[in-house]
Amino acid sequence: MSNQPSETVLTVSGLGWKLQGQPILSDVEFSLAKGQMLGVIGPNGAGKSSLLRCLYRFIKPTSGEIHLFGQPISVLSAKAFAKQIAVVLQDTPHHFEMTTTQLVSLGLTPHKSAFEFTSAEDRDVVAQALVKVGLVDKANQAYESLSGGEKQRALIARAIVQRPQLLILDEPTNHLDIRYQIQTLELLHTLNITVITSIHDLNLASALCDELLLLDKGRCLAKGSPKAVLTEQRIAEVFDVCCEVRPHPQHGNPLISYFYGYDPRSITHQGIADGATDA
Ligand SMILES: Nc1ncnc2c1ncn2[C@@H]1O[C@H](COP(=O)(O)OP(=O)(O)OP(=O)(O)O)[C@@H](O)[C@H]1O
Repeated sequence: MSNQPSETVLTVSGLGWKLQGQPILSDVEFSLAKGQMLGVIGPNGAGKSSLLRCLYRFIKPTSGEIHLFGQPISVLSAKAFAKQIAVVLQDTPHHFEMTTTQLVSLGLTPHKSAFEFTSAEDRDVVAQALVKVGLVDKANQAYESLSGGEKQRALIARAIVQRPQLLILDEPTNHLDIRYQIQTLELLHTLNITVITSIHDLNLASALCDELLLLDKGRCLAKGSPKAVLTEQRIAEVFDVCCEVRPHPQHGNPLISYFYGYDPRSITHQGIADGATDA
């Protein structure tokens, strides 16, 4: 194994975004190493989507810097940006007329000049992406007729075809059943590209992300391994729930069990305080 430090893909420093004078993001700082998968977690309204929107240039931060391979993203042309960053969102425009293959082929666009024909190699890249996401049998089906999970995988295939240096996903597992949630995150892992994704399910994030960034009220409260970030006390404070954290029997990362009917403010760092009974 190499001891070389990993190349830094993304650096975010002092990032802030205000809306009508109200801070939505404040002083967010982190960096992302090549090949890492970073999960952005936090309660509703914490600023996860806003952070990602800054990264894919949908919104302009009020302060701070975002660098991709040492270059400010603000200086990249739209085409250079699309060659390096792919985005998978839930609310995608409707693609009524397209087959799955045509939708996935859109990922080729940043690498093509105007009026350039699709080559045999391009078709091969698209076919391989469909294999990776398990959609070969849906290749000629209308994209709009795919199930929610299949659509999500088609959008990921489009991003694979785009060959990005960084893949940004906003809640890719929302609306997916548990099988597709696990499959989608496992697939992202096997792609061997740098990924930043917002995610609500803390147990999935714990199992499948290399690092987690915890946002609350627009501020970064913690960043590090799932074990470092997902402590009982922090989950209680940020999400206002009562829980127990143990190592997962398979992978050893935190496995969170939630308790019902307890006030999280009644827990101590030893566990649930008054009212708790031993099994
Ligand atoms: N365009 C906007 N106009 C008004 N308020 C906005 C806008 N964009 C974001 N906000 C506010 O900023 C805060 C953060 O929103 P954001 O969508 O980033 O949170 P989130 O962590 O992704 O939430 P969720 O988990 O509910 O998806 C919220 O209070 C939201 O209402």
